[in-house]
Amino acid sequence: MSAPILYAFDSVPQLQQSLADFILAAQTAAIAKHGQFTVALSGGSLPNNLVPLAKVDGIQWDKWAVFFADERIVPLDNAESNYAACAKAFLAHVPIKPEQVHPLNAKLFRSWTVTDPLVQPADAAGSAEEAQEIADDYAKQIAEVFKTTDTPSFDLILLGMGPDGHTCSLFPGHPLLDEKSVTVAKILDSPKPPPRRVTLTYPVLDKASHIAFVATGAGKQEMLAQILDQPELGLPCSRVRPNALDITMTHVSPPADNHSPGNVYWFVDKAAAEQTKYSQSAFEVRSSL
Ligand SMILES: O=C(O)[C@H](O)[C@@H](O)[C@H](O)[C@H](O)COP(=O)(O)O
Repeated sequence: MSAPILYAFDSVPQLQQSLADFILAAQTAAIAKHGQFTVALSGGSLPNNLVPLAKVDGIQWDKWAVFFADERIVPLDNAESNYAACAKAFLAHVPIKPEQVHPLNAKLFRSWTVTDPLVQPADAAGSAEEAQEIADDYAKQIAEVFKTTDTPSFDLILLGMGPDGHTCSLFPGHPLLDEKSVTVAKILDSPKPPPRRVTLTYPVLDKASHIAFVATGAGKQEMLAQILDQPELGLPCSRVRPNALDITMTHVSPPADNHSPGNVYWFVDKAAAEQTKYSQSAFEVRSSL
């Protein structure tokens, strides 16, 4: 198990460009290894940080299989949908076929008439069953692409960090932090609205080849410091610790001894990095290994 690598950028555009380079490198390594690039995307501010991806040379869009690290149970064209946000940010602007992108199965939604997810009660009749069905179906979609019902090993999972230290829809103190038996879980009481969601679980996060967190802005300072400097607090972001030893990103400037290279990466801007004492690494990736 390796310690996270922290990259802090002077500006958000610089972060976005480097993130795009990192994704390209992860893609190239994955395709060289197994002919495909499996990636899971988050919501929140992450999709906007992926806008430059659409213009990166060398991306083999036909080899991508795109999933969502967590998703809100709302119609796919709803403003709250992570799928919709990612489509708007880049998926709709690149040559990727609809069958390569895996949203929640819209056919399983029975609440299409509810237009505002924020007014939908978490315990609405049938909602737990519906959410379970959607989560199970999502696990099935993942299993079909990975050709196994075992825990899938994504090439890259892109995550955000909430103000309470949550990531995916894994919230502090929530029983889902201990979920080990399923790859995709439902959550009906997300403290961040909307309440009904599905999320990848820790076994999946911990089996990914690479995890990249993205966090920007002064509002993230305190929480980033807690997560990186005090992992013993056990906040959800700190608990993401993949065991894979397959390091495909090479660091030109190695981090301090106690922060050996690993496969959890943090892409943050200066403002977010203001309070953490964690040592920063110089960003550079090589696409061939
Ligand atoms: O759909 C979601 O709500 C997310 O996937 C969630 O885990 C998000 O990544 C964090 O809440 C950070 O969100 P921000 O980047 O907007 O702060």
